[in-house]
Amino acid sequence: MESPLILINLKTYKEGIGDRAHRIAAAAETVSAESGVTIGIAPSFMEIHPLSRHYAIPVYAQHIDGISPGTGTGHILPEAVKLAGAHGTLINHSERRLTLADIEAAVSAAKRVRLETVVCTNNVPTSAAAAALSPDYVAIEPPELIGSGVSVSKADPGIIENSVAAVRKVHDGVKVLTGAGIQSGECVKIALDLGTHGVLLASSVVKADDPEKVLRELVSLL
Ligand SMILES: O=C(CO)COP(=O)(O)O
Repeated sequence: MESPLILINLKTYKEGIGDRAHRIAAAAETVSAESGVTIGIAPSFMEIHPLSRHYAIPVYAQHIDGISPGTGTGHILPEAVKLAGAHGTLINHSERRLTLADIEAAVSAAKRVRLETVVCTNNVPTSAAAAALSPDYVAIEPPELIGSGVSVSKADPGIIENSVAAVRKVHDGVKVLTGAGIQSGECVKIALDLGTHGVLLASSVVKADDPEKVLRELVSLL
């Protein structure tokens, strides 16, 4: 069976840049090798290349723009993200929302350069809509629980279950992640038992004094 995915989003936390980004990536590499669980990292754009060069874990952009090479000053070019060593990209995170047209363009551009696509959604209908674009993953994250310390797995398991069902109905090949407040092995296990392929998380690892310890706990029941 395919390994679950734990994807750590470093957001723009000050604890997720520079040396800390390296420390978290090194911890992810160690725990992934020990456990056999795939652990990816979505750092700031500036850290995609340094992390992809140094660590044997998949690196994701936090966003790309659905543009082609040319006159796109200030935009994030998918080709450049790929060349920097990214394996995939988040699209439409709740903190970087796009229009439906922008999401479609970003998914198409990512496919053009062979970046894995993780389209984030905020509820069940948007999860179904995202699945229609055939990304690799739909990641359901209730915005009110993001960064709250309250786990979606415990506070709102229904949204996970219903998103999995909605995505399957639209496109059986699209995998589902969930996130918001994920902080323990139990949260991860509940998410997987509800039919997801893994979790998207941030604060519990990024802000931890010892990210490696938290990662070990997150994979402990898999
Ligand atoms: O937005 C998230 C990951 O993309 C979730 O953040 P938290 O894990 O901090 O709730």
